[in-house]
Amino acid sequence: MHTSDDPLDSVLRPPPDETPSRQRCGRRGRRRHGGKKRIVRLLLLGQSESGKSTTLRQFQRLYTPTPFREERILWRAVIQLNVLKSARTPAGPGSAASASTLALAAPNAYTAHAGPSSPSYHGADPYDAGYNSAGGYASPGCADFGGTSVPVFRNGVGDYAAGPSGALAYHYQLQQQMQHAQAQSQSRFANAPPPIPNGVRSSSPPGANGSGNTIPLDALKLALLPLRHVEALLIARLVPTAAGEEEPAYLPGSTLASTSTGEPGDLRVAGREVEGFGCGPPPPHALPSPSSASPPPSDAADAQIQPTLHACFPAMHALWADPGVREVLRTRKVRVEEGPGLFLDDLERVTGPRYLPTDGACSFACAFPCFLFLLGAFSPCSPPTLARSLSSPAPRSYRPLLPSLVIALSSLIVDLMPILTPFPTDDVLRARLKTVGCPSTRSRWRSPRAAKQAPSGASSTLGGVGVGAVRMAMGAPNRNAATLELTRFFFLFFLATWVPFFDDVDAIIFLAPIAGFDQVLAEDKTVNRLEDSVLLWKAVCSNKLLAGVDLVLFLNKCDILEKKLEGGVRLVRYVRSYADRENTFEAVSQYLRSEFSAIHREYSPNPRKFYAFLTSVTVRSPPLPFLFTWSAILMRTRAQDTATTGGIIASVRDMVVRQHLKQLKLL
Ligand SMILES: Nc1nc2c(ncn2[C@@H]2O[C@H](COP(=O)(O)OP(=O)(O)OP(=O)(O)O)[C@@H](O)[C@H]2O)c(=O)[nH]1
Repeated sequence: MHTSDDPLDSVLRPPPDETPSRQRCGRRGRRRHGGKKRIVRLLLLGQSESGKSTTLRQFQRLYTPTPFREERILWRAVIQLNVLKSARTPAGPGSAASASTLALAAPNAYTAHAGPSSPSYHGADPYDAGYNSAGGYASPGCADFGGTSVPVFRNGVGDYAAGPSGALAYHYQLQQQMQHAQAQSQSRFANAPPPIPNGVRSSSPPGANGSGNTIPLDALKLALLPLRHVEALLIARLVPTAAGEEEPAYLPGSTLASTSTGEPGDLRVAGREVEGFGCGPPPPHALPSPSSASPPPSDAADAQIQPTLHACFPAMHALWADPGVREVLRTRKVRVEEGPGLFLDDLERVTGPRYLPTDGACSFACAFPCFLFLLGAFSPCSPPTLARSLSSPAPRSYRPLLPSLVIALSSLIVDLMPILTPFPTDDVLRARLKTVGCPSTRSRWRSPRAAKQAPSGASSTLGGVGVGAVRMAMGAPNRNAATLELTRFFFLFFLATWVPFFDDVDAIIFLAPIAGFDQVLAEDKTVNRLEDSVLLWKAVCSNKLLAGVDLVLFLNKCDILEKKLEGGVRLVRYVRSYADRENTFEAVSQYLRSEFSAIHREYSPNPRKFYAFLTSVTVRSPPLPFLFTWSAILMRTRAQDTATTGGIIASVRDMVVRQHLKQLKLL
């Protein structure tokens, strides 16, 4: 009998009814196929909201584009709930001061915990650090690479807890109110503000909202009421019943996303075999179930959700665009735009009646300059012709030059396009779907290039690249540790729960969201996000079971980091060892990269392959014709290698496959 209370030991212990031979067979079956290892596995690790799922979706977008595209529609509900969650972002700690953009607009009957009883939402912030929906902002001077500092974070917890519980009960009442509310809301947009019932003066500067210096908060409150009902419907469909869950974590019907797997097989979870993972709906015991309130059939729910969101768009937009609301958010240091799943800037599109999440395919705005580019490249009046014509001694006629001038002009337009037109965004990559529970995704991708490299004798699956990504919920609700020590214990415990997957893994992609240097974990407000990543990274590097696994480090969310630094947030306030270095993106990212690399060198038991990239996994690479334009090059140089997510992922994949083929002496 085992008496050790070492969490690693207890987790690694086989189930009581497993004989050694059965265990060996099971593992061999998983690892080998026809005498060869059949799949190359990557494991994605990182703290909650580090970007694991998004990286996985990038893999899916790149290597299984068809199913990825087909499943776009399933993400609509997730994005709708993301919109509502952003709209309810708490705007300040403390019950008296707490407010949110939506809670602001909800009447007191529905805001027992959420909003101020007074519609006047100006108030002095008693804290010098605000917090956001993702988990909050840390007090300065708390994250240190030395690991000796004991962070003391000011508690940024608000009492924002307005659940949807009452919303369904009010459903019919709300529907009745909606028409009236919409009428009031519309009147605001017709530049004819109704008299404000409670006489509240707007916080907006005079004339800022285009309707004088008043903002009809009560009208907005009423107009936004139906969103409560929509939220309840979405939560019933997407949010697991587990206590404390608020975020969408369930994508019904997906074969790619977090709730299903692409490969039959078995997974060992904390010493138990979870069998039957395969295509189609996942087994009930392996998935979080949506809320117990039996959800209406999706068609019926859809018929209510999108039209209601569409109807509420003017009010939501008014609130989000209101300078007064922005001012409150700014003074309370709430940076909603840095939170996960933000679609408030795309409200009009996302709440459109026929909204379908984008997958980043070329839109017309992109296709037109691409067309011009190709025309320019293949036209007989191309720049060389232009040059020849200009250098010719023959008397010049400007007529033959005209087409060349047109081409030159269009080249210029193409060149400026990366700056003028934002590349089509990928809603699915930006959506926030929380990972809940244990490993939830295994997918397989095949690389034609790697298949070509495999010698003829090798099986086709050997040549193909398989990426088995196992995402773990390192975060809530399991990390409600009261102290840092306890958090560290949980941290080790969770690392231990990963260990059973490690023996099968060829490389680990570790994601460290470096933009979180001034934030705290959502699940434990005493832990700085950057410090948590550093701790986790140290544990991964030093783990003896992982000594032979290559490590790929993604220093992620560089786009947010860059904006944050440009906005004046200073790293040195949170990482004292940064001292008096420059507070620029280049300096900060290089510093963090070198610190993480140093940890790897110091803590790795054996030398092994290690690669570090600065990434923004939600950022798409520019479409091909733009790749070599000056402005695109300029943008890429500024953002270092962050704009080339696709390229990074492709090289990680190739690197791992090559390594794998080398090990098998096939290369
Ligand atoms: N701006 C920006 N957002 C990102 C980036 N990477 C991830 N995100 C967003 O951050 C949110 C969280 O990302 P996920 O991929 O769900 O994180 P995760 O590590 O899987 O989180 P858990 O499910 O909690 O384990 C999503 O809304 C992403 O769109 C990035 O590089 N830049």
